[in-house]
Amino acid sequence: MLALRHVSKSFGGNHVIQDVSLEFAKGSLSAIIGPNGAGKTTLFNLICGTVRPDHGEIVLEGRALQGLPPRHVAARGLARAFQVASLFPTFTPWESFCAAAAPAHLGIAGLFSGFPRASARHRADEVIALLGLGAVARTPVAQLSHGDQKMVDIGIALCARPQVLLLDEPTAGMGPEERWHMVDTVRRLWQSTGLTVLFIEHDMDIVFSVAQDVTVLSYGAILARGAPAAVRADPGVIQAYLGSYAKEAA
Ligand SMILES: Nc1ncnc2c1ncn2[C@@H]1O[C@H](COP(=O)(O)OP(=O)(O)OP(=O)(O)O)[C@@H](O)[C@H]1O
Repeated sequence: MLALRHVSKSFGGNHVIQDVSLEFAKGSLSAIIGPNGAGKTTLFNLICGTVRPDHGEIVLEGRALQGLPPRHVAARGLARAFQVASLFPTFTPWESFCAAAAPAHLGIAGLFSGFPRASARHRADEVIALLGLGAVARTPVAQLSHGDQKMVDIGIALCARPQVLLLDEPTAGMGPEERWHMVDTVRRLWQSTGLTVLFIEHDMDIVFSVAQDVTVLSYGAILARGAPAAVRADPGVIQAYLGSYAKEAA
């Protein structure tokens, strides 16, 4: 289980996360939603260790994460894909995954000595299969579609065999077809691996058709948390965020 307990973070006088407590069961698929600036990405930054909380605890499987540098948080089993993928454009997906799966303890020297190692090649093949990237596995990343590039970013996150995967707007900037392909891939990945998946998403059709539970952040605090149907019917959520979406869906 991943738990946040009374976590707060301010940037100057901007109280971006305010006394947030949340639990995500092992193997769950959860959406984080809320208006722009609500603190969703900051919440991910806090979990991953790129931002340190001012107060509170972040615990994965009983062990505290807060205060650890990001690479130690990653070593505990947390991985993240970004809103904007940052990839090596000349690497193919397979080469990207081989680099990401190279044994971390060998450092940069390990990356270049006998690269890629058999274990990294094996993991790269597994990740290609998990994400259905076989057809583009040997194509340089720069030549891939936006959707496939986002998929490669997720693949890089998967290479370390995480327990928890954080996806920051996995469908951002995609057309409808790419969007639902991404959703189906994430759902299949979740079902086949037992990963705990948290995703930030602005497309409410996706949120309410995929997530097992939904957390609504507003001004850095939890406005609602629960099953999709209950959250969608919550008057406070409708007023603060869903607005016309809830009326259209009713
Ligand atoms: N490193 C930082 N320094 C100062 N302010 C920051 C920093 N990171 C985030 N903020 C501020 O925190 C607030 C929340 O930002 P955050 O990116 O977490 O929101 P969000 O809910 O992810 O928004 P969006 O949906 O637009 O991506 C914003 O007011 C933002 O300007």
